[in-house]
Formats: sequence, structure tokens, C-alpha cells
Amino acid sequence: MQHFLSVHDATNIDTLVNEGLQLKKSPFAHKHLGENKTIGLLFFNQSLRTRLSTQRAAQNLGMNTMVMTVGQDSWGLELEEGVIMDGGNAEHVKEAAAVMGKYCDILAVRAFAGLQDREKDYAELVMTQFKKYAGVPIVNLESATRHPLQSLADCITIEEYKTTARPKVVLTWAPHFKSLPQAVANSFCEWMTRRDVEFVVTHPEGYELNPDYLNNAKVVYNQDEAFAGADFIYAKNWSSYEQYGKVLTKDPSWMITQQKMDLTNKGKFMHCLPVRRNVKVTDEVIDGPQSIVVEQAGNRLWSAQAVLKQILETL
Ligand SMILES: NCCC[C@H](NC(=O)CCC(=O)O)C(=O)O
Ligand SMILES: NC(=O)OP(=O)(O)O
Repeated sequence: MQHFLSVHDATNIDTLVNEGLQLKKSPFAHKHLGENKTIGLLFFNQSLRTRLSTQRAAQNLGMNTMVMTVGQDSWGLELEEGVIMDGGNAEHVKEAAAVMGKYCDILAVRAFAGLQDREKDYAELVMTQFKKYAGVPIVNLESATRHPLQSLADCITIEEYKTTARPKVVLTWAPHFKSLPQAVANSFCEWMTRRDVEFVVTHPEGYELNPDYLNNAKVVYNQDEAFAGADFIYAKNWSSYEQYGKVLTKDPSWMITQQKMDLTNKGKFMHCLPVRRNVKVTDEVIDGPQSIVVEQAGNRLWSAQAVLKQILETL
């Protein structure tokens, strides 16, 4: 694997999932693979899981790690081409990415959607610019439209917890008072529609995802109907794609409650975290026996390690 920006960079999802499961059993089996190699992690946004799991994954492979919060530890980065740089950003990504590419063998970048300008967000400027100018493999740590390391961890988790050959997996919108990106939901659709699962997406009207990412997934507007017989409930909030970045409703009836979980086939509750308790999901559900959110987050380590291993093998 050269870069890891989306599902399209994964030549075989099964291989990656199995690689992750294998690494979970023997984390240090490839501890020399990354010897004398360095990964740089760049954050334009906050993170707990991605920041720590990716560092740990790199360390398990023997790599050195450097972490930087862009604009806080570093200069603010200008991303647009041809602009007069008389604003707040002191450095252009052209130089910055190229320079970081001299210090690092792999660069991993997190840059969320701004949710103001749909065209700009969906053009994935940050990832595109880093890929163009860094001269080293780029890993997506959640971009404007995707979070593939999360989705791979989700695939690994479903593989571990499924009790039938072809489980029913439901992606459900859940309420939030803030405007959140579509990245996690988009990515989950991209990966799930390529897995051997019965995949259903449920959300209120107006929250339709970009069809390019939805990838013909079945959409059911009635949440109870979607939950019936589900083996996995994957909750996430996202803001509207059509009325870009808008919070159209905070309808609390979409919150995941035990009553709703009881409609499922003893379904497991998943969420990428961080999650707002008693806004998106009740304490009862997230603290209850059906919740696997901590195990899911734990698998972020094996997802990152599987991807870094495949990239290192090509260096
Ligand atoms: N990386 C996992 C999710 C990150 C981000 N969530 C957030 O920003 C939550 C913020 C809050 O709840 O205040 C998102 O939805 O894409
Ligand atoms: N799920 C996830 O990406 O978490 P962080 O935002 O904490 O990295």
C-alpha cells in the first residue's frame, strides 16, 4: 500500500482485517519492520484515540514517532494555491509538507471538514496537498469526508463480534446540538457496502449522505424499522449534506435507548467516540452489556498497525 486515504487504497479489505486480527494476537511480531523509520502525525483538530493508537501502532512496529498540532506547535498553514499570504497563516503547505517529508518516512494527517463550503470540503484540499507535496506516503487520520482507520477498526470489531455469517449492520443518525462532519458516516458506508453484511442506514429526512459515499446502501427513514433484528447498531451524528453543515433537527426521539436496543437481535452498540452521553445514547445503553465501544476503540490500534505495516512493506 502506498497511501491510505480511503477504502480505494485498500487492495483487499479481508486481508487488512485479518492482518489487524493477527497483529492483535502478536503485536510485536514485526518489531523490526519500522526500525530507523519515522512517522510524523499532524493534527489540525483534537484527538484522543487516533493520536494515541497510531503512535502506539507505529511503536509496535519499531518506528519513531513525532506529533505536531498544526497552528499551535507549528506555524499556521496556508493550503490554497496562488494566494497573497497576508493573513494569519505564516507558511504554505507546499514548503511545509515538502520539509516534513524530509524528516519523516510516513506522514499522517487529521483535518476535519470546515462545514462552511461543501465543494471545498469534498475537494479534500488538505489530503490532496500533502499527497502532492510531501513526497512520502500519507495516512488519513480523519479528513473532511472520510475516516478510513476508524472504518477498518469497525470492520475488525464486527468480524470479532458477529455471531452469524452475514450480520445485519445499522448505521443510525443520533442527535447532537453541534454541527458535526459526515466523515465517519461516509467512510462507514464506503467500507460496509464492500463487506458481506446486510447494511442499512437510518436518519431523519434531510440527512441524506453524499450518494458517492453512500454507495447504494439501503436507507430506511423509520429508525425502529431499521433496528428490527439488527446485530450491530452503529450510532453517529452528522450535519446535513444537502443543507450543508446545518443542524436540521435535534429530535431526542432519535437518541439510542434500551427500548430501541430491545428491537434488535441482542445487537451490539458501537460508536467511534467521543460520544455525548444522554444526548446521542443513554447511560443505560453505553454502560450496558450490549455496548462494545471500548473494545471498538481498542481495535483502532490494530487497524493503524495493519495499515502502517502494509505501507512499511513497500518502503
Ligand atoms: N474522530 C471521531 C469523531 C470526531 C468528530 N466528533 C466531534 O467533533 C465531536 C465533538 C463534540 O461532541 O463536541 C466527528 O464527528 O467527526
Ligand atoms: N474515533 C476517533 O477518531 O477518536 P479521536 O477523535 O479521539 O481520535
